[in-house]
Amino acid sequence: MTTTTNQAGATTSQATPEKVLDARGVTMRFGGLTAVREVDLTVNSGEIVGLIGPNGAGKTTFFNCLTGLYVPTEGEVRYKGTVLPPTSFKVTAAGIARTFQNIRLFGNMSVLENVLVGRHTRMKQGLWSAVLRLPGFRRTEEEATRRAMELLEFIGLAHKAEHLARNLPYGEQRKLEIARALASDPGLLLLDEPTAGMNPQETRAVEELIFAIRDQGIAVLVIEHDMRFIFNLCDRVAVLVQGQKLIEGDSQTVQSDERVIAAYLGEPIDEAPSTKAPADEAPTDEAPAAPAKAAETAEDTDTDADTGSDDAEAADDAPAEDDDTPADTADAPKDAAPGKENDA
Ligand SMILES: Nc1ncnc2c1ncn2[C@@H]1O[C@H](COP(=O)(O)OP(=O)(O)OP(=O)(O)O)[C@@H](O)[C@H]1O
Repeated sequence: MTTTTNQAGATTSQATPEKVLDARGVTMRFGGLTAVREVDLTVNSGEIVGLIGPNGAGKTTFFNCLTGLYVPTEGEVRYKGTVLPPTSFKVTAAGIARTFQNIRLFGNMSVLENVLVGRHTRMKQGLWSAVLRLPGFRRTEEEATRRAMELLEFIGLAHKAEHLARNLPYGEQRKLEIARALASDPGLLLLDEPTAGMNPQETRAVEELIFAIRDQGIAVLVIEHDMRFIFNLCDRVAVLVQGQKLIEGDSQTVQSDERVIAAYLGEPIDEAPSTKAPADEAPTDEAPAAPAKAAETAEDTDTDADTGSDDAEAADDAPAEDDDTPADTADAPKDAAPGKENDA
């Protein structure tokens, strides 16, 4: 609680926002490569924070450090004041849920079952209780189903609860992933490129969904390349470039920062960038903020970072066709990590 006195001398009290996420000095090295270097980032209750940066900037690696998939080489991550345990299952149980850049649904399970999978961290019944279907287990199961249906209602897919996940259109599969993440009752939701491959209508729907999630008291940290989406959505945006945080601020501050534009155009950070370049690149009509165009340009031309990862992700991002792999075992980062890493 903070107390402030206004000019008229009246004293008012305001609830201090709680630090839901507090990452300090997070560094992740893979052999000689430092993918993330001394990154500090906080997310407060009630906030939607964006994490942007060119391909290969270290965004997903940073997410992996937050969610226990990687143990950071240096630094500390706290959730609501407590240092996070170093495994992803325990991180989820602590209150952080995430989605992945590439869809990881159980394609041959129903929509409802996929959400129920996300609920298992909150189900306390033991093995024998499940095998013998004791009354306690049945009650837990009914409660889980009720909550899963509530979530499907929330994302607008209750009417498809019995459909196979693989038969959903792409945009709905992405929403279903969000519902599955919400099933663990998180206090912080991490979304890794939630609108990748979506058309503008689907993107708009996800934007509305994220606002609704925030309104339910869940803080959100989101990685996205779609700048229009990010700057509309986020209270605060942090920019990663070559593993380091370049700038953090509100949308207006970030999108007008010349270093951000330069970074997206691939210019050296400390050289004075030309502000003319992005304007030249941007179509006049429906150009989003200048960095957005710059991002597209960077993606189109950036061969180093894109080669491999984008190809792999293009394949990965296809809707689940024959996905019998449990999501949790599929949680391994996209590249086999030679460095410190945890299984999901
Ligand atoms: N497991 C790993 N082993 C070795 N290097 C890795 C590993 N994971 C990521 N990297 C490297 O770390 C750097 C950051 O990658 P990361 O995927 O975090 O970037 P990103 O900002 O999420 O990129 P994109 O926007 O393309 O998804 C890249 O150079 C990448 O090749």
